[in-house]
Amino acid sequence: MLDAALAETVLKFPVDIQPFRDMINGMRMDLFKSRYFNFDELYLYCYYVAGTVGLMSVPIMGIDPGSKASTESVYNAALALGIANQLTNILRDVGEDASRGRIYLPQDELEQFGLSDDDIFAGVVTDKWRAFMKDQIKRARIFFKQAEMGVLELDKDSRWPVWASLLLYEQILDSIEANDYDNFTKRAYVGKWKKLITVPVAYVRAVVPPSVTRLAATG
Ligand SMILES: CC(C)=CCC/C(C)=C/CC/C(C)=C/CC/C(C)=C/COP(=O)(O)OP(=O)(O)O
Repeated sequence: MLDAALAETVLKFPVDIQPFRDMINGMRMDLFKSRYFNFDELYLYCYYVAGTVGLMSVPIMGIDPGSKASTESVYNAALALGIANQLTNILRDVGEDASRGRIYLPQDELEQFGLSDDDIFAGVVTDKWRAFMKDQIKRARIFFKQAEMGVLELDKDSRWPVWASLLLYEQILDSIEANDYDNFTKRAYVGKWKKLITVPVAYVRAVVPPSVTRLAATG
């Protein structure tokens, strides 16, 4: 069934095969790799398993015919959203991943903050952990910001769902902060009411040009 849907989509839209190959490569890599020495290594993993989804989505969602942005910049934004989502996923699931012996965090950065694998397995929230997490969250938010620019360039019907998913996923980072960075024993999530509010917010952002919302925001 899934195969049929995929085959139809690939026939209907100009989808490139490379992101599919890269995604399979990432899944294969995940079978034997459980540590990431630095952010470059982690970024590559995030590209394989999530950035690829962003790249696959653009030809299907479509770029607004009136867009003045370069095609490359829209693909870059889509890639950034995949990376931002995956980094958020990783930060949310630190405890769960550790229980399976996996640490999807840059080892060199852990070390810079005076942390090691043992601290992750011990799962105690310390000031060092909070400082480390603040840094990781800051970086994930930068990727969300990069993605935002691209949403405005998508075909009008595609903007709303992408805005909604972006805003919802980004709020998981707020929830990690609200849990005082305890992602060892608590699972960060966005509550029902926040989700309900996000949907109309996303809709307004999708239909109202940014210059208008920006003026409204600054009064
Ligand atoms: C912004 C522009 C121009 C376009 C949008 C392009 C899109 C739709 C990007 C989003 C890509 C996306 C949905 C990536 C998936 C990332 C993600 C959270 C993957 C999680 O996969 P798993 O690792 O299976 O999750 P679990 O760890 O929860 O099982």
